[in-house]
Formats: sequence, structure tokens, C-alpha cells
Amino acid sequence: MNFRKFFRSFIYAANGICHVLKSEQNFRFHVFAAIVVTTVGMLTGLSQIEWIIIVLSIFGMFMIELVNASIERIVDLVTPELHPLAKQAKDLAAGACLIYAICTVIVGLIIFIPKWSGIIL
Ligand SMILES: Nc1ncnc2c1ncn2[C@@H]1O[C@H](COP(=O)(O)OP(=O)(O)OP(=O)(O)O)[C@@H](O)[C@H]1O
Repeated sequence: MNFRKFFRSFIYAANGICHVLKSEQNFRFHVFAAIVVTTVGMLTGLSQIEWIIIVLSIFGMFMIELVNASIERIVDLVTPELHPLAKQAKDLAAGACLIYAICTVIVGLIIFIPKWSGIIL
């Protein structure tokens, strides 16, 4: 096994994550939301399975934002001009992010609302 090559692939991946953090406002928003949810989760008190679901939701959102950013760049590389298929490709990728974001909000509500209802009511 080539450890140098293996290690370098981590550097490339870290570069990609740093780039998306600098260039994508949506990704920074998701990082902020993840910090808020993690803090609220610690204050609320979650079970092990609830934490696993939250972690999967948070990292799934990061992953899909990275894929979306990657698709945007590939589209811009292939066609810098306006093209209906370029629009479809970008809008489909953005739609995938939106659907997953809605899913994570629903998951969050399912986990947190029963815990808070005892405190609020
Ligand atoms: N090459 C293109 N041809 C046709 N439509 C495009 C093209 N590039 C972007 N669009 C469309 O224009 C709208 C805005 O695109 P844009 O790339 O600015 O998206 P954005 O969400 O602002 O992304 P960014 O993170 O790059 O700012 C979207 O509906 C997108 O599909």
C-alpha cells in the first residue's frame, strides 16, 4: 500500500472542504446550523440512537452540499454559456439539497418536539 498517496488523498479532500467553506454561503449556514443543533441536543439530552440519527443527518447535509458544489463547478467547466441542460443539472442538484434539508428538519422536529413539549406544557 502506498501510504504517501493514501495520506495525500486526505489532504486533497481537506482542501475541497476548506474551499467549499470559503466559497459557499449555504455550506457555512449548514455548519452554523450543525453547531446550534449539537448545542441544543447537549442541553436537551439525547439518547445514543438519537445522537446517531442527528450525526447522520448533519454529515449527510454536508456531503450533499459538497456534491452540489462539485456539480456546479463541473457544469460551469463544461458550459460557461447559458444552456437549458446546465440549468437543469444545477437546479436538480440544488433540489436534492433542499429535499435532504427538509428531511433533516422533519427528523429534528420528531426528535426534539416530544422532549420540549414536557418542558413547555
Ligand atoms: N450555464 C447555465 N445555463 C443556464 N442556467 C444556469 C447556468 N448556470 C446557472 N444557471 C441557473 O441560474 C440560476 C442561478 O445559478 P447560480 O449558479 O448563480 O446559482 P447559485 O445558487 O447562485 O450558485 P452559486 O453558489 O454559484 O452562487 C439557477 O437556476 C441555475 O440553474
